[in-house]
Amino acid sequence: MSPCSGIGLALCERLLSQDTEGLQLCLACRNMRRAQAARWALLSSHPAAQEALLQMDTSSISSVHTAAQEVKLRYNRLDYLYLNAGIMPNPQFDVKGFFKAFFSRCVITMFATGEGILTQKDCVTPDGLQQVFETNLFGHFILIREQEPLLCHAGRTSQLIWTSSSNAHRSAFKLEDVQHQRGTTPYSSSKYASDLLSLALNTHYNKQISALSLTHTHTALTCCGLYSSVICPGFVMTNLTYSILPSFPAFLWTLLMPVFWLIRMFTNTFTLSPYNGAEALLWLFKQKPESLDPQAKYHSLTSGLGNNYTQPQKMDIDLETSDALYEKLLQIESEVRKKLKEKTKGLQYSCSTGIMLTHNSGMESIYSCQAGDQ
Ligand SMILES: NC(=O)C1=CN([C@@H]2O[C@H](COP(=O)(O)OP(=O)(O)OC[C@H]3O[C@@H](n4cnc5c(N)ncnc54)[C@H](OP(=O)(O)O)[C@@H]3O)[C@@H](O)[C@H]2O)C=CC1
Ligand SMILES: CC(C)=CCC[C@@H](C)[C@H]1CC[C@H]2C3=C(CC[C@]12C)[C@@]1(C)CCC(=O)C[C@@H]1CC3
Repeated sequence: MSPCSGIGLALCERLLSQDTEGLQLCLACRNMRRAQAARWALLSSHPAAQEALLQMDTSSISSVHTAAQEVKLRYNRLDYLYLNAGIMPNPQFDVKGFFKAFFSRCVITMFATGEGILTQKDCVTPDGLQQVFETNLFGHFILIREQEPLLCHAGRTSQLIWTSSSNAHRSAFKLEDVQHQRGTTPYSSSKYASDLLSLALNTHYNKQISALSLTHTHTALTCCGLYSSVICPGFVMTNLTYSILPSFPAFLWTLLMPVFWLIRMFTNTFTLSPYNGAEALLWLFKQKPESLDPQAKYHSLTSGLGNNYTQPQKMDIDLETSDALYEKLLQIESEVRKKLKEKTKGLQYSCSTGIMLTHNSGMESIYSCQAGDQ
């Protein structure tokens, strides 16, 4: 289990293996030591690859802000922004629930979505936000907002691609509690929120939906060729999934592989390897964004014989809720920015008294842009 070995790293490897002339990758990671290791691993198999590193922690607004400023200095346009960072902290696995579902008609759904057998314990970040919400959704939202000038260009398109999940459920999400302060399934809530937000971003940033929903008054102001899509990688063996059964040593997961291959005969969502899980991410890279369905989730799937393919499935989302969430995120953004400004004022004072601050320090969001952009 090497660090930075998840779906994000597999996507980089697969992108570099394509004949994509002039591709420039920028890997935004929270831990620069792990980022450097990932960079070396990619360079060893693709020595001519153009890869840059960037420090960014999506659970810290100031880190996202600093990273966004750096990107603006380095590039003048971004063609693809992969929003991949995600956490499931302190997962609790309901063994009783697992066996109950195992001997019921819901067994396939349980293996495909993890529905009903997983809860998490969330905490609050120094920004005063719920950690899962900020890491999996809000940090990315701030990044998109700050990168608008690089993403919105007349006459050409850019793509936002969210790594969502089959674990995203409407029942876990409440508009009155978008951060999921009161529930026990913040991961599911954050992933459902990313599905909603993707739809809202399409409403606000391109003509695809705004043409359908004429009620959006300010759409025309921000309209540009920015398209957002959502993928589900399936069930993949990564650091995130290993942490679900912490008492389970890694070799036991390996011993379970024949069982998982057997389960794959019944549910093609058991993609299992990060390479397979990255299938839909790579597929989207090759599509014309205008041809994509903003209400669909694109699933990486692997057949019983091990063949990979991508399939769209309609999401359980609606325009009204997605727009309401977008407005709430804008509101939280303005509150957080206000707090941050006040903090910065305090910081200037602290610095003059000699206090030094350090940043807390993976592969998560990948920006990719074509040659000749710098
Ligand atoms: N594995 C699965 O079965 C599924 C995964 N997903 C989603 O796929 C995405 C990738 O996960 P996966 O590859 O499985 O798991 P990993 O844990 O391997 O990858 C998650 C990546 O996100 C990074 N990350 C976590 N928190 C932050 C942060 N605050 N700031 C910046 N980066 C951060 C991690 O960095 P670091 O290396 O430093 O820990 C890591 O590189 C996630 O969004 C996950 O929710 C969705 C469905 C199923
Ligand atoms: C035989 C045996 C021990 C099976 C393991 C069962 C569970 C640990 C997995 C079955 C379906 C998995 C799953 C996820 C986590 C692990 C399982 C519950 C996710 C919830 C991981 C994160 C996601 O985003 C979606 C995954 C869906 C399937």
